[in-house]
Amino acid sequence: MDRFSPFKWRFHDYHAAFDLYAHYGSTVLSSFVVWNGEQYYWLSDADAIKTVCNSKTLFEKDLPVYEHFLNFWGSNIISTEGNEWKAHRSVAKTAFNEANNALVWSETIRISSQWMDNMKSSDQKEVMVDLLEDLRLITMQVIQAAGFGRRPAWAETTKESESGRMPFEESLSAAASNLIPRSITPGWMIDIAEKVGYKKLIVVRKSFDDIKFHMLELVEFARSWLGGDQQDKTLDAALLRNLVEANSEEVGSKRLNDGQLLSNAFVFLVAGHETTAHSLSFMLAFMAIYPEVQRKVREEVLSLTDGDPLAPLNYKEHLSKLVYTLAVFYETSRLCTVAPRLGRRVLADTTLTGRLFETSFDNNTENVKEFEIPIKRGAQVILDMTAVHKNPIHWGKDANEFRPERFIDTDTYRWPRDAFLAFSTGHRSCIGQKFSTTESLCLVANLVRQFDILPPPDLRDKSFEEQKSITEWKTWLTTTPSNARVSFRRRV
Ligand code: HEM
Repeated sequence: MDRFSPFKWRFHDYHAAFDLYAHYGSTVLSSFVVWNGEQYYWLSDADAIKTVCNSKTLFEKDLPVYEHFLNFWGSNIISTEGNEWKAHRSVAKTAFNEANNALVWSETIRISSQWMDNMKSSDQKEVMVDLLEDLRLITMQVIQAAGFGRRPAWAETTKESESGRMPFEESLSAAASNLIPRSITPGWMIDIAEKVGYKKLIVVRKSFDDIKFHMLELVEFARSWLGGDQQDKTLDAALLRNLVEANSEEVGSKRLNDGQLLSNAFVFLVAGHETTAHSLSFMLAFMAIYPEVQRKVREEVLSLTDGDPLAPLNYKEHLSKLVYTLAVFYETSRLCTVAPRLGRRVLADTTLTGRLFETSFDNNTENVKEFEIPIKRGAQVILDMTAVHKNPIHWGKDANEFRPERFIDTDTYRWPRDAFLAFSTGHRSCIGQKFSTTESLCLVANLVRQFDILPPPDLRDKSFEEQKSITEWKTWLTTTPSNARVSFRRRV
């Protein structure tokens, strides 16, 4: 068995990253499940992953898994394939345009400024922050505002709802973290939980009921806007407009039924905030423990406004100039890959090209040779993004190090685009990549010019290895920071 399972006793150990591929000297490994003979191919090779992601006829998503976890109200862009997926994607696609990116930018400035004003109102010069908690709230507000036209002020988010419903953010957050319990718990069990007052299960149903209620309110607002004269107010959040239009017989010839409309709204709300919150938490944690990197980001940002930390930052003029900041975002996403592995089912017998190699004592790869591996219909292919991001054939012998400069081209070096797979690649790649990149760079730029980011006080005099604990993660549906704590110290 040892020879067949790339993960041996560490099956599902995401932290193993590239280690097991290095151990067996191959970028493609295979394993099988003893009790049903199901065959798995594990890919840490950028070219093999590209082949899989660019083929619509040979590989597809393992749909039953997605349907099980995501189709509470109907099918959606994430849980479908083929023509049905195309229909969902074509509804959403035009919403992700330049005008929307500009809106993401302005909303991120608005929300992050409120967040910082709140921190500045404290008597303390330094504030301890649980990054994951705060960034979840911020990114949730940005997707609500730029995707769905809902713009509460920062202070309003924590208000108790008078109707007994959880507030929007709380119900969304609870529903997102209860996706697995919701899909594996039968309704009758929750009925019993309600009778005996077992809160943990009650909240599972309540969070989904309440987020549905809030989404229906948004949909009603968009419907009345579409049905009105639309003269005096603009529904500039194009995603909600597109979804509602596609659900309307007059405007969209009913391309989405009511369940599909809700289901898409839900997956966009979830996919549109969690992933970005995690990436940003990692990025700020890395900047806290690499002060030199933080200094360079701050210099880049301040150079945009002649050193004025409070001058307006704007999308058109400034985003493309944040070259080093973008490199830090990419380097963070490479080392802490939020979508760590993706699965694909093989639809017909085919072959993939992998590489055999040897690893020298200083992590150099030598004697690299391509080889063809036959892949059987019905097998599963695992796109191991965490491993490809640490593959020294693509990233060099310092692949495990945090070095943002690797994402900056020079006269003699072009960074390996195909091996950066944080947002996947091909037709199923992330529709929100630009949304999330704009949001992340904007937030970091606005923050770093007004605050220093430091390790929390209890770690400040500790070794670098101990400080690094703030970048640790665990894997749930996505790679989730488990200890992202920093301090912010006011600069202005
Ligand atoms: C750092 C932030 C993000 C990361 C790392 C990320 C990563 C990914 C990845 C790897 C996929 C491919 C999933 C698969 O093939 O199963 C994906 C798909 C998707 N992402 Fe993102 N994402 C991010 C932000 C966003 C945002 C902000 C939105 C929406 C506003 C979004 C919406 C989606 C949707 C709808 C899909 C499915 C696309 C399709 O299948 O056609 N993502 N994302």
